[in-house]
Amino acid sequence: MPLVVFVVGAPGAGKSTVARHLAERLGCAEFLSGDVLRRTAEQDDEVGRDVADRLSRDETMPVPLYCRVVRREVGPADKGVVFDGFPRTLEQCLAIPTVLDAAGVPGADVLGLGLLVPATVSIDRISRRGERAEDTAHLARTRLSTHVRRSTDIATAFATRWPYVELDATDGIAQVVDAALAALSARVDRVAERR
Ligand SMILES: Nc1ncnc2c1ncn2[C@@H]1O[C@H](COP(=O)(O)OP(=O)(O)O)[C@@H](O)[C@H]1O
Repeated sequence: MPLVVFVVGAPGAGKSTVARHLAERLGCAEFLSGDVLRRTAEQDDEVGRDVADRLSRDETMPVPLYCRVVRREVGPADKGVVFDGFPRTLEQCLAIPTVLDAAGVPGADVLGLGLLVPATVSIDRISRRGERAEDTAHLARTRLSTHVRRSTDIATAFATRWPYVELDATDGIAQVVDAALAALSARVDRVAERR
């Protein structure tokens, strides 16, 4: 059964960095929401224009649109997928089964990985990243407060449905990735035992 991991956390918590390393170590597909959506926004078709419009207004993607992008862009998912930056809202969390369908792995085992960092670390990493137009300190604070407002509800909704692990993500990348792999393998063993 493929394993689908959803990496969530504050902006700058290290979601895409960790997701990329995890996908490599697990030998599975990755779906880095921010990267894929920015790439999609450059395409001159209906989906691309809709995504571009919402990105320019810093809007969360509605589930049907996100699923259309997943259907188009996710790689072969038979060995699983690591998603980052999804779910961002309670509605998106409840729609995870629809996202699994769109990724072509309807019955996959699901695991959530929450990366925890203090607000100061989040703001600091985003300002350092600085390569994207949206990486201004003001926008970072706005996004961080949106994240803080929503994260408890999302974590609760996730954890009542699927295994969900939270990790301290203030350490270096290698340590966070190792801790994530250890947490995931403990959960995978337990999922396997239940079968
Ligand atoms: N554990 C870490 N320690 C130090 N810097 C990190 C760590 N994880 C990510 N970073 C750096 O912080 C910035 C934001 O990481 P990113 O993965 O883009 O975060 P997110 O996807 O959560 O917004 C990047 O410059 C990245 O290289």
